[in-house]
Amino acid sequence: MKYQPLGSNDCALSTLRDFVELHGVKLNRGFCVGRSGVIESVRCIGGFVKKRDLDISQLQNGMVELLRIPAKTTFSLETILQFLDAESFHSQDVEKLTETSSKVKELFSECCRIPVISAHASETLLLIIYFIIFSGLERSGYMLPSPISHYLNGVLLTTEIESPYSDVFVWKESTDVAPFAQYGFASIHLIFNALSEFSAVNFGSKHCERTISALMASISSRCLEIPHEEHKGSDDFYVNTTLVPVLDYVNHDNKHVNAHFDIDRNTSDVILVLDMELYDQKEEVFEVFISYSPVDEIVHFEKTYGFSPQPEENRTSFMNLCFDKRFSALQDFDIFLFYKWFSIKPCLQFILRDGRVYINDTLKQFAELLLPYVADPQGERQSCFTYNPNNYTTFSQFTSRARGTSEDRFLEDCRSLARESEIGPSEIIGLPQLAWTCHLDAEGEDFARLNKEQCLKVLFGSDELYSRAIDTFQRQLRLYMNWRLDVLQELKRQQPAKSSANLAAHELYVIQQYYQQLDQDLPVFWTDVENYENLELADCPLPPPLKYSSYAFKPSDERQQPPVSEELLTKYPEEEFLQYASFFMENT
Ligand SMILES: C[S@@+](CC[C@H](N)C(=O)[O-])C[C@H]1O[C@@H](n2cnc3c(N)ncnc32)[C@H](O)[C@@H]1O
Repeated sequence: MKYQPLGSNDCALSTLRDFVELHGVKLNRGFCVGRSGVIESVRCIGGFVKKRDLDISQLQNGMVELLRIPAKTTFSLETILQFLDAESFHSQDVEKLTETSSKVKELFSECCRIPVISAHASETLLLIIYFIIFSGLERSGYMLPSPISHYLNGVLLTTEIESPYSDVFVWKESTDVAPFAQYGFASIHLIFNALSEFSAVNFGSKHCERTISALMASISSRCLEIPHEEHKGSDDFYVNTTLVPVLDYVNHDNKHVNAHFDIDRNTSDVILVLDMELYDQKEEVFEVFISYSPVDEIVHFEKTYGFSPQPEENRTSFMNLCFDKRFSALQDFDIFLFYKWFSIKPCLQFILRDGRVYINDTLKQFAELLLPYVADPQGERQSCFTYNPNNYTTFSQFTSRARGTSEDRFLEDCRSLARESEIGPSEIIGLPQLAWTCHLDAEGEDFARLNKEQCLKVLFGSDELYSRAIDTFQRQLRLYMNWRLDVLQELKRQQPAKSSANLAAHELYVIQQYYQQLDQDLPVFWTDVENYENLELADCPLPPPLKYSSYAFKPSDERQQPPVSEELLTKYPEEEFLQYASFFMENT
């Protein structure tokens, strides 16, 4: 990538100087920062190497050290606590910093008690909260430890990226939140609103929403997982989510990776090393690239970093296409309620390769997605599963059996537990699967409330049910995709925020390409690609279940649904009770 020097008054240069001169960061004399050409639409800084200046005197195993950042100059939950410890204030006004420190601690615990925040707590979110508090307090006249102030003002508040976090403050419910809730946008919006309200109360309206959004965006995009030894000399490592000044100017490119970061086990410094075998030998000045993630999954990249790697020939990328739960015409029951009870992520993984898209049918989660499409062996309904809206009665019966007391005692508690779990915002229910009966034979004599693993084993033990379920699934998928195409086309006209438009464009591409392949009779499943076993396919995980999916299951009126006796729900009450007995002893 072409190197362009930064303007002499660019704050990145003075910030870099501060970190070298004041905070112990060491640079190889061949390393510099400049404007990167990886993206044109925003000011994008990158790390570069000038070959003629590179100091290779310490070359080790083909690696040259480019950067060394002392652990005390990085920002993780661990080091921030050290910054807040009065004994670490050597060169600054101890009294003022002690005052800051106690205010930070007070506000931090107050913010963590906000229910939306505690429900979504992660290391990254906690770092965001710290820096929002630092920024609010500095504006209100408090003094900050100088590395924190330099990093906040010189890096975090000047970063330009185009992720959902950077435009959350202009989001509209109908164009940005609802159409992308399944990708976690509803959670981002809730968190943003909670943090904005917290800031307004504590720092006044001047601490505006743009600052909250900017800090959410830059911190989410700059966090690295830094390894640490479990104990001195150990081969076991744990990782801390950490902001590492200067190293975080380095951009991502899996194809042109020429460097990686690590920890110096003797000093705990974070180091960036250049692999001398991997850099472009011809260029006098070249960009340093690391890998933010070994697999290029579009939604993860767009959400976290505001870009996604360009597809290239012979390179595979992925798109985890999550289903919009506003689509309800899938089956003769609520399919998302089914997935919720069975802890199945409503997400279809596409593989993108050489201009084509394929459903990744090698994943176990793909088979899980097919379960509700297994046909009823009696041929009476579409699915072999039936739902019991009064499932709480089973919960109270099992509880009373487990605890040896009367069933009535638990009926109300079990009713609200089951009901709240069903209508709650989380994408999984987390209770024993006792709401759905799986019908197993054509005579109607074998039926049971199996969990996900049992269903996979029993239903997909032979290929027949599996391939029939795929056919039904594909038909329903077409309905979904037609509906979603309309949503996405309509969205274009309504001008959503930039990051929403970007994600919509990716999804449109995948759906349209899928249709084109169907029309041209080309394979749409990965296992139908010729020679697919010999093509390398990285493991790309599906996203975790959402804590807030904004999906609203509407329970039917109970009075119209008289409780069904247990004999009609399962042939195996004893086995099912024993399977979950310990749960009912402790949880209901
Ligand atoms: C850790 S920062 C890297 C430094 C950043 N470019 C800056 O200006 O400070 C990560 C951000 O850099 C940008 N970036 C990194 N690699 C990129 C790439 N290959 N293409 C486009 N943007 C990239 C994205 O905005 C991303 O969120």
